Amino acid sequence: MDAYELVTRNTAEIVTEDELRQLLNKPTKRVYTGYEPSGEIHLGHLVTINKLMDMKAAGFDVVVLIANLHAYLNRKGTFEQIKELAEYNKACIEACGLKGAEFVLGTDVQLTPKYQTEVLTLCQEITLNRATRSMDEVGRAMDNPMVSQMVYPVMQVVDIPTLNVDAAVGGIDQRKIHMLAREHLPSLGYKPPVCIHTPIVNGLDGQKMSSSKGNVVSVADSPEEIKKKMKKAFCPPEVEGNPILQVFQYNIFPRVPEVVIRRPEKFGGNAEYQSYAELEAAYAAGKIHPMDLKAACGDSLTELLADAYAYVQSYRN
Ligand SMILES: Nc1ncnc2c1ncn2[C@@H]1O[C@H](COP(=O)(O)OP(=O)(O)OP(=O)(O)O)[C@@H](O)[C@H]1O
Ligand SMILES: N[C@@H](Cc1ccc(O)cc1)C(=O)O
Repeated sequence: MDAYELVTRNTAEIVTEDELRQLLNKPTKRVYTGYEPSGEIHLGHLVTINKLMDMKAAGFDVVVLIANLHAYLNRKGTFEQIKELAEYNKACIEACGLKGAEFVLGTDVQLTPKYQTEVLTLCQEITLNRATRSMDEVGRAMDNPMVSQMVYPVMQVVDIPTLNVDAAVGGIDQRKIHMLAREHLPSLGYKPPVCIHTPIVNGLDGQKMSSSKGNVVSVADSPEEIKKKMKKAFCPPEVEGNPILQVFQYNIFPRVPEVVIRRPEKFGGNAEYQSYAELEAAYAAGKIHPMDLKAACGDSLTELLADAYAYVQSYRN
């Protein structure tokens, strides 16, 4: 697979494809994703982590921002609670397989006079209306937003030149903040970033996977818990809106060369699939039973998350 294919596979949107092609021709290039320190790293986050791994393989230097100040501004906890989670999440992200990335803690770079002056300059350019709308899918309790949640997207914009990155990866829920960045960074004398947006995946109940909804598979789940969750998971006979197939597409296949569906001989014996497209076609044609698909999904996830799970266990003991 060439670099362009690696970067663009399994994405929802690239802004813009031309700019990405130009960037790929540069000898050095940097990309980042920011994560608010939160309870557990889950399969939703893993979609973006997988994309960062793709980008590393495509020749990018990868930066991960542990956005502790953003989590605070977004009312996710006290400074103390967030501080503890920041270290833990960093180690979990690394243990998910993202090796050789540079990790930056938000407060280490966001409290300088230069950064703060740039934030204030943009505050004077961006309307409250735009700032609020950019937080639609990112902000917590946005029915009654705080001023801190208006500063949040402006800071996310200034993070881009501060980290000196050429590209930003995020779920498609980050789109409106990224569009603000593209529009306003030139007025501070910076180039707009190339934005790579990944799809939002559903939890095992078919709704957006989110810690707050309790519908996640996370790095803290034991193999037994994963098995249990798989048994209960929503897995309709069709492809559309099927969370198990999404896990295969965005979490498993980007990382493994083959998936085996294990079945006794009387139910057709084992079947091997080398690509998501083949697996999806077989499932759509009724050649794989939902129970067998779910069991294979659980086995693959257990293997994929083994290192991260081991880290979580060592952290807790
Ligand atoms: N369900 C999901 N599917 C795909 N990407 C996701 C999902 N949830 C979060 N992400 C992505 O992970 C990155 C970090 O997001 P963030 O730290 O805000 O997670 P979150 O939405 O707070 O998750 P949670 O509330 O479950 O902890 C963002 O780029 C976001 O788009
Ligand atoms: N907005 C991201 C977190 C983030 C914060 C700062 C950034 O520069 C980038 C990303 C989220 O929803 O979690």
